[in-house]
Amino acid sequence: MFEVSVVYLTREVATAEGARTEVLLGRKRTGLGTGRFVGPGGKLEPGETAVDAAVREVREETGLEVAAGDLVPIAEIAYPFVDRPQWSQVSWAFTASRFSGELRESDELEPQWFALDALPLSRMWADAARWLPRALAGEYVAATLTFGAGDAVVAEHWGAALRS
Ligand SMILES: COc1nc(N)nc2c1ncn2[C@H]1C[C@H](O)[C@@H](COP(=O)(O)OP(=O)(O)OP(=O)(O)O)O1
Repeated sequence: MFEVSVVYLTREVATAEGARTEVLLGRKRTGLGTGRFVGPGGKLEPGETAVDAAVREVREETGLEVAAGDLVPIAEIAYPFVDRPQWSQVSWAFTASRFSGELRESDELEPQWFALDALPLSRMWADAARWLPRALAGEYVAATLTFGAGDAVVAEHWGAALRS
């Protein structure tokens, strides 16, 4: 299994109805999951920690800078793909509300802010609906979510992420 880090940046926005929290996602332009909305992220490079990769991927994919110390772990999830083992991965998810820089598009991602209570879950990976809202609400999530032949999650195990 390869390892990935994925980051869900948040911001507070004033609206006529009051303050609301928004989450930065982006439509993926290349690679695994093209066309889906994902948090900025990607594979750990040799020698990198999950935090190192999170900082680097946010910079590369969005132009934003997040400090390692501002990243808050929110989930560790193993994704075995039963029919496509080369896609199997362990994902380290983080959130951060402090970051700097100018948001920009990249070759990999078209970034877009979404209200926390209106995440585009049907246009994300199928696992997102099972854990992301809870994790962004403050619950640390550890799980193994197994993908079957299609895009569906066919088994779930809650607890420490199981690696194969
Ligand atoms: C709910 O969100 C996600 N669920 C699942 N199952 N997988 C996700 C989610 N968000 C991101 N991912 C996966 C999809 C990919 O396997 C990685 C990101 O990989 P990417 O190909 O972008 O990796 P990079 O290192 O940036 O790219 P290259 O090495 O191909 O240049 O995360």
